[in-house]
Amino acid sequence: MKLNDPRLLRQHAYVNGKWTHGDGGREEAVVDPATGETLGHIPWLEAEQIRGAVDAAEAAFVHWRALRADERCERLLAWYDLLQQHREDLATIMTREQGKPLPDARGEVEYGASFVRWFAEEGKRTYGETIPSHIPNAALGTIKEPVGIAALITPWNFPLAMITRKAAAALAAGCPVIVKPAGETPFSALALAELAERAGIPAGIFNVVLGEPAEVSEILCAEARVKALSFTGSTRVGRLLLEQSAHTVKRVSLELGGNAPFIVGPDMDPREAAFAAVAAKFQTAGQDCLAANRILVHESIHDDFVAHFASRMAALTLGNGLEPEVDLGPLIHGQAVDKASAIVDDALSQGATLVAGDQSQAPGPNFFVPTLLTGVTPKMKVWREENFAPVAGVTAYGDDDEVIELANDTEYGLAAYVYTHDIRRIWKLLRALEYGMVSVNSVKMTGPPVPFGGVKQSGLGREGGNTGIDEYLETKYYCLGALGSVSGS
Ligand SMILES: NC(=O)c1ccc[n+]([C@@H]2O[C@H](COP(=O)([O-])OP(=O)(O)OC[C@H]3O[C@@H](n4cnc5c(N)ncnc54)[C@H](O)[C@@H]3O)[C@@H](O)[C@H]2O)c1
Ligand SMILES: N[C@@H](CC=O)C(=O)O
Repeated sequence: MKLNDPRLLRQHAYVNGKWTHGDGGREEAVVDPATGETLGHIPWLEAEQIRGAVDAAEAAFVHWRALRADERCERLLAWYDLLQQHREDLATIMTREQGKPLPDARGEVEYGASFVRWFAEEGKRTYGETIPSHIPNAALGTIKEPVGIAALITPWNFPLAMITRKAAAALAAGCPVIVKPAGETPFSALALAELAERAGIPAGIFNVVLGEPAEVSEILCAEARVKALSFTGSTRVGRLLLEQSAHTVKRVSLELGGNAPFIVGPDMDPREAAFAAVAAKFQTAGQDCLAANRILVHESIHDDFVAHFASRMAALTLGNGLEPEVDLGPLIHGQAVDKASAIVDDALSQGATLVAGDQSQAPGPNFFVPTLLTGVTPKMKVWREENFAPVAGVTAYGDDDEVIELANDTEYGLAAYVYTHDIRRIWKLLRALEYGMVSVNSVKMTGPPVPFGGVKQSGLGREGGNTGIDEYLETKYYCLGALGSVSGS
């Protein structure tokens, strides 16, 4: 891989400030999903080495938590500057291992870096409280303390930002982190480690462990010294990790799957709404937890909407993300393509109509041609499952009550989109939708100031915003009694 700074491409784990081989000699190939080319290999660490990362984090915690908040802020800002400085290389690494188009990868580097800057500042505002005392001659209050070692387990679809949104919050709070990135996209995580080291983040504070996913997660969940687990990934694995963390009663944050409804009201311009829906569906080739999975269009504008959607979709270019003008890259691997095909076949077998999506036009084995289905019903997999592919399903509805029921008919509750200019309809939908995030007339909804997260089986807790750092802080209550001098109590 050609980089301006070749030292950003690391093929070792990073533990206690050292680049580390696997003691057992096991390794995994990292493959470019667009071409099938092997980009490099990463080692799988053995159980003792994972526990070694916990030892290192435990030792380093003592000094890191003792720093002043503004000292931690300085290191985080240095990390932020380095992310900006190396944006082009980080984007190249991401496009090669994940497949997303280079402009999107650059956007994710910006997005990921923005969390580092945000939490660098937030770390200086972890205020406690003074509590009016109900106990005679006592002063009551709270202070915030770092929870301890945080294990961060992350997915392949946003290989950099899903790490920084967690790690920057934890580091700013005074916690060391052990990151376990997805095996498909480890190089972005390792480049983050290289830059963290250059930014002066001490050994043992930012660790990246690599290995067999179930094995590594099991060790981290069973470790009593790991106090917090923050996971982003599928609901299936999230449930498993929640169960495994029960034994050590960890603080658990889960950012899981989504099955976003995209609701279009009868008052909308069908062209405007269709263009927005295409943008909300095809980012990262549909491999986005916020992807508009179920597009619910008022019956009065349904046909016009579908025509505009189809023509906008037809203008998207599918190809290798390194090439200019490409809008959609490949899916992450062959199983994702098989899953998408099965979802489309299931819909067609149950009466959906294929408006567009000729897979014989796919430019390679991991590519899936953008597909539009109409007549989608709640019985179909394309409705029930997060398809995580460029497959858009459209359903017509009759009135607001019906669309609310349809939109909430899922185990997921991450994000919902509403397109209408009718303020009464907006308010009704906003309140009735069982989602952690509702975006009205805007495809873009995320960013550092936002409390990102879902309800139902889309997760627990919120990342980002002014509460994101709380996932890594404990509240310690104090009662200072027998203070003869406290007046008024
Ligand atoms: N809510 C959010 O913020 C958010 C953001 C991005 C992705 N996601 C979700 O992530 C999913 C896609 O990512 P994915 O396919 O990498 O998810 P995944 O659950 O398969 O993997 C996520 C992480 O868990 C690890 N893992 C996989 N199997 C495991 C097991 N049996 N035990 C322990 N760890 C295991 C993986 O190696 C990876 O690091 C989608 O469902 C998407 O919606 C959610
Ligand atoms: N786009 C999401 C990631 C979901 O896959 C985000 O902004 O966090």
